[in-house]
Amino acid sequence: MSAFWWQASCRPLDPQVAVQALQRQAELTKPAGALGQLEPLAVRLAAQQGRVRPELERVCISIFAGDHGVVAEGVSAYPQAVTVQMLGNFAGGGAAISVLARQLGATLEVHNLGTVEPAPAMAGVCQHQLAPGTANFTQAPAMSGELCLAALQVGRAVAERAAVAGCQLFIGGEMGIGNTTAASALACALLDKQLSELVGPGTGLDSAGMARKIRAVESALALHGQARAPLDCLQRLGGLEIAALTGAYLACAQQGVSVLVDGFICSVAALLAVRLNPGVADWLLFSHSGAEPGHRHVLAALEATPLLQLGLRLGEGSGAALAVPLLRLACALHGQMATFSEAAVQEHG
Ligand SMILES: O=C(O)c1ccc[n+]([C@@H]2O[C@H](COP(=O)([O-])O)[C@@H](O)[C@H]2O)c1
Ligand SMILES: Cc1cc2nc[nH]c2cc1C
Repeated sequence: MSAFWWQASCRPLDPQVAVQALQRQAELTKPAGALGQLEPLAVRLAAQQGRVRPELERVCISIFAGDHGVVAEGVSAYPQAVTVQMLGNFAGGGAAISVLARQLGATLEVHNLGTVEPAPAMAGVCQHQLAPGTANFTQAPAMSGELCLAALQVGRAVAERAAVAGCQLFIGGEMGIGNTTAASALACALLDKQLSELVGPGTGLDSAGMARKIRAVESALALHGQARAPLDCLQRLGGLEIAALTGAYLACAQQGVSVLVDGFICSVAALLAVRLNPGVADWLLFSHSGAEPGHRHVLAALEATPLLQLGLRLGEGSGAALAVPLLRLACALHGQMATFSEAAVQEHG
C-alpha cells in the first residue's frame, strides 16, 4: 500500500504492442527513420494505448486558473484581474485555446482554483475557489499543506473523469497572472541551474520589471531555499493551478491516459509530477519548447524532445493544442501507410 495517492503505480506501457508497432514502422514504405520524431511518437502512443495502430479522436483540454500573491512584487506586465477576466473569455469562446479546441474537435473545461476577485458564476467555468489565490511567497509559503493537497486533488478528479469519458489525449492548460514567477522559483528549487537561466520576461516584462522579478525569486529562495522535496517546493513556491496540473498529470499516468504537455508552467508541473512518481514519465509527450528561457532547461531535466519550436509564450494549453494535428498525422502515417510488401516496393539495396 502506498502512503499517498500520487505514489500508487502508474499504468505500465504495453511492451508487446511497442515491439509490434516498432516492427510495423520498419516495414512502412520509407527509408528507416525518415519520419524522424514522428516514428517514436507513434510507437509510444501505440504502447500507451495498447493498440498497434493508435488513434487520437478524443482530445480533452482542461484549463486550471489561479491567482498569485507574488504579483504584489510587480512581477507581471499585466494586472492580476486578467486571470478572472480570461475565465469568461475561455468559456465564451474568444480565447486562443477556445479557437484551437473548436478547430480540433476537443472538449474544453475551465477550472477556477481560486482568484482574488471571486469570479462571477459563469456558464462553462467550474468554480472551486479553494482560496483567494496564493500568499506572496517572498514572505510566507504560497499555500498551506492542506490547500496544496486540495489543489492536487482537483486536478486528479478532473483527470479521472477524463479517463472515464474515454479521453485518449489529455492537455492541461493554465491561466494565472504571475505564474511564471512561481514556475521559475520552482525550477530554481528543483534544478541545479543559475537563477538567471530560469527567470524570463513572462507576459513581457521590461528591464525594471525583470529586476523586480529576479529580486522576488531571490527573496523566495532565501526564505524557502531549504525546500528540496517536490511537495514541499510546490507548497512553498507553487500556485493553485500548478498543483492542479501536477495532480492531473499524476492521475492521467495512473489511469493510462496520454498527456501532451504545454509550455513553461506546465513543464514545471510535469517535472513535479515525475519527481513525485517517476512512472509518470512514460505517459508524457512534450509539445513545444517556448520563448520563456527556463523552458528548455526544464525540458532537458525531463529528457524531453519537444515537437515544435515556435517562440510561443501564451500558455492556456495553446502550444499543446497546436501540436495535436502533428500527433494525429503521426498516427495516420503509422496506421495507413503501405508496407514494402503490400506496395511491391523493393526493401533493400
Ligand atoms: O506557457 C508558457 O510558456 C508561458 C510563458 C509566459 C507566459 N505565460 C502565460 O502568461 C501568464 C503568466 O505570465 P506572467 O508574466 O504574469 O508571469 C500565465 O497566464 C501564463 O499562461 C505562459
Ligand atoms: C491577455 C492574456 C491572456 C493569457 N492567456 C494566458 N495567459 C495570459 C495572459 C494575458 C495577459
